[in-house]
Amino acid sequence: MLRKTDFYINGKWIAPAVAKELEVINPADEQAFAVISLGSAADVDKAVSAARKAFISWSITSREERLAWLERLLAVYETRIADMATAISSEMGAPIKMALDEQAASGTAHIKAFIRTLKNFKFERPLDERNKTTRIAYEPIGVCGLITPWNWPMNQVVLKVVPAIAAGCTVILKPSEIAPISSVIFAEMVDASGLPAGVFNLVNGDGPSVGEAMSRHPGIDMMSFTGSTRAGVAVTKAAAETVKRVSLELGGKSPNIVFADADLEAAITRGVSHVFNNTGQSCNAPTRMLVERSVYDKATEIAAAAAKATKVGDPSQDGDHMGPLVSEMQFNKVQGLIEQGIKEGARLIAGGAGRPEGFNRGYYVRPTVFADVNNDMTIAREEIFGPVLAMIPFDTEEEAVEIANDTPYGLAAYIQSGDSERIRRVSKQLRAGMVRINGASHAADAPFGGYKQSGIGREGGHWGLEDFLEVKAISGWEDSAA
Ligand SMILES: NC(=O)c1ccc[n+]([C@@H]2O[C@H](COP(=O)([O-])OP(=O)(O)OC[C@H]3O[C@@H](n4cnc5c(N)ncnc54)[C@H](O)[C@@H]3O)[C@@H](O)[C@H]2O)c1
Repeated sequence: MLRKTDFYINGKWIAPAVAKELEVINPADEQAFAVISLGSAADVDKAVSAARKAFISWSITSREERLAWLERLLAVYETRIADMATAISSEMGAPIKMALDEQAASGTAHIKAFIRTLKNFKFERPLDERNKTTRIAYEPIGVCGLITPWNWPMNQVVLKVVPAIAAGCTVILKPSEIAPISSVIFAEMVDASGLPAGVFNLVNGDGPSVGEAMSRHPGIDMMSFTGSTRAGVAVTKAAAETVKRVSLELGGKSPNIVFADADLEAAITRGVSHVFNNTGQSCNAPTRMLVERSVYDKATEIAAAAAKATKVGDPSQDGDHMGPLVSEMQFNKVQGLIEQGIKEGARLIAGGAGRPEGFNRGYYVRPTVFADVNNDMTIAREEIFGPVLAMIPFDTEEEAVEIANDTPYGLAAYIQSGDSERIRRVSKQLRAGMVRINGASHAADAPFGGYKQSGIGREGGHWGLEDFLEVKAISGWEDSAA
């Protein structure tokens, strides 16, 4: 059993103030494979005082010093990427190939993207052409509390830690207690990268204790949170007392609009496989597939066939199969929602409740597709966070846009069509932070985040760095030519 019970505070691995352990479960066999500690407010206090002290000197380091650190971190990350993939696969069930090529690799991609951003970011500039005696300066916000979920553990951690530190902030990371081992490895990497003590701190724990203590802490200037809308609201309320800056990346129920003029076979197959990727546990998964009625029947056939062809398997085995869900709680939630879909009258065309054939343990679920869903059904409204696709027919472009926008979320939206005029028109009407056309991928430097209840702020690239900066206007600046 792996023991990772210490926290990383002020450049050292130290025991928690009060011993309280938690077993980390491998969802593939339901067995504990590691132990961590659950921290308390006293550990948060220690981390905050280390981060406050470190902020004094880190906040005034040069861009070059911070770039040099990022390059060192990248080198360490690349040498330990296989360890990272194994940790992610064991803690949240991503198949090892996907854990390496997508989960762990997202860390490398984001570090590289922030190196590009930091090289070019203008931390200071004149107000405009007309007024050069007003100087605009972007300065680090201060001590940042970072809270991350289990579904894309390293993607989320790197999207916060790296821009915060690149901006000159100091941080306290609290990863998900369900998938904390990848973050312990990340802390080991930071330790090896030669960052001054106190700039990066790791405290493990759960939401109501460590997460809440961070959100309330007067010594923390900003909370950057990724997770459920429920917990995001709790963080925002707790942070309000001290008027912290709060950045939120929350849930989604993203529409994928398939018009009759799309390359149907490719569009539907791609849409289904995107929903099933990471066992449906992605905030931007295109879980509502809206299909133009003239091709709807054909689309349901293609989707059912794609779901039935999706293999489910042990994450430790090499291959392109789908792994289990992360936890028993998530398994029960997904089972309940599949049953709810059947009860509310949606037509099950692939998968369904229960484990796939041949599995009697592990949190494996069946790749599931519902047809004839209407947008008022629970499975069209709630984020399921499992491999469950809801197919909804539509008649006109206007109706498609209306259904797409009829959700409290606004994270991503997808359009499949061969008509570029239509694509431009529809993409502008969708109330979502990200629109992806005909399978285009989202660049690592592009802003990631949502409208409405999908969050506040953007991660990634220029926007991700700016999230950790305050803006200062200095009037009466004499030499403001550059
Ligand atoms: N928009 C995005 O960028 C994005 C990315 C990944 C995941 N997500 C969302 O994350 C959710 C799944 O992750 P999850 O189940 O780990 O979410 P969660 O909200 O249960 O937990 C996320 C994190 O918040 C902490 N937390 C829980 N309650 C808290 C509280 N009261 N105060 C402070 N912290 C608290 C948890 O310990 C964990 O570290 C989904 O809703 C998904 O859509 C969003």
